[in-house]
Amino acid sequence: MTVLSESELIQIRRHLHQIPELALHEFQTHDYLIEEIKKFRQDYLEIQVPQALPTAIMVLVHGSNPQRTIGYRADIDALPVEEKTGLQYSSQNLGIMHACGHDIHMTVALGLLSYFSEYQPIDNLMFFFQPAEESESGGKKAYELGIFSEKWRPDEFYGLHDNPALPAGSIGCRMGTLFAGTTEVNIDLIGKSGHAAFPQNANDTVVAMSSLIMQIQTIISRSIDPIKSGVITLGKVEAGTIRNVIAGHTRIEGTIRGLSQKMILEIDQRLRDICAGIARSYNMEVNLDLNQGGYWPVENNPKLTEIFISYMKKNPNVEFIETEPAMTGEDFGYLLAKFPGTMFWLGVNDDSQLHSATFTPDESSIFRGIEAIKDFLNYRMKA
Ligand SMILES: CC(=O)N[C@@H](CCC[C@H](N)C(=O)O)C(=O)O
Repeated sequence: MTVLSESELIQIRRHLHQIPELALHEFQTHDYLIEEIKKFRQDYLEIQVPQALPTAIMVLVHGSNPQRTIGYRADIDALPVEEKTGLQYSSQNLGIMHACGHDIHMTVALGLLSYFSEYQPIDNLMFFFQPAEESESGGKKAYELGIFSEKWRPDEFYGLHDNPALPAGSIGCRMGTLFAGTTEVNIDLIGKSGHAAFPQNANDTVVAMSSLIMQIQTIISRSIDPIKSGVITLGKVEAGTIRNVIAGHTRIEGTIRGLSQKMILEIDQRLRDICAGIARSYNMEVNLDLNQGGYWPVENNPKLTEIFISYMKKNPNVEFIETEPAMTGEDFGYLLAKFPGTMFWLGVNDDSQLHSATFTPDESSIFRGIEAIKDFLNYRMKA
């Protein structure tokens, strides 16, 4: 086996695209990744599957003269989105899609691994194929299980996310905060159901919900410093069963984003206050569940990120773009709070946004991404 070619990489990406799986259920993906990794030259490789996180894969590439272990993370889960790209290699798993480009992330990681399994690195390289980025905080779970210990402990950690707003194959990054921290929000309103004709005998959670949503949407505009900003999106609402029965239960699911932990906590507190107010004024139970999990702001390490950015800027084969912070969330933020490192963007040039049913990243970004990262890792290992 040699290093994966561009067409082999595209084949791999298309296969992964067809088998998207949700957080912590990435079994088919896991088996396929193992199958591909086993095709590489095994002389320097050691593979480990943590028992308690069975869809994760860790691969250590033993270096020739290791001074450190460099970690590289790729997330492997997909989203509950019904694909509408019309591509021949569309998702075969109904209602699930790689709409956030984790198929690209995995393919780039496999490309790097195939290269370093042939050309032994100087330092150790630890590849972490991580389940559950979109929900369930796979990164935090992995850390708490202690899987990054002893030889699996990265001295520095890198990871990328694809970005449709950047040219294909370009690398984007910034000093400081790259991504927001997020909190998952679940709200259950519990009133009393009843006949549509007799509201006086019921307690309508749909009416309370409408008021609650409007009040929540004043948090960003009225309660926080506009220069610092944040986002609250309530993406899912479920209420009632039929038009002529008053809904006794309504559930709202959403997400809060802020560029600092302080901002996240401020928004969380306002949300608690508003829910308490709604409970009182509508005389019903409002149960609020806030869960940040591992979605801490992604804070790039100053020293390593300066090295990363200055290398990418001077590499003539790389189009480097200094980016603004983004309100996307990432549980790599949790891992970067434990290990120094850098998260960066890989441009995939697409009109569709991340998480959209028509998301179609440009596949030429895969090969260019691998080249840029491979060159950086080789450079870093000589430093
Ligand atoms: C890059 C990206 O799109 N990440 C997700 C992370 C999910 C965070 C968490 N489940 C939440 O919704 O708060 C994102 O939606 O930004």
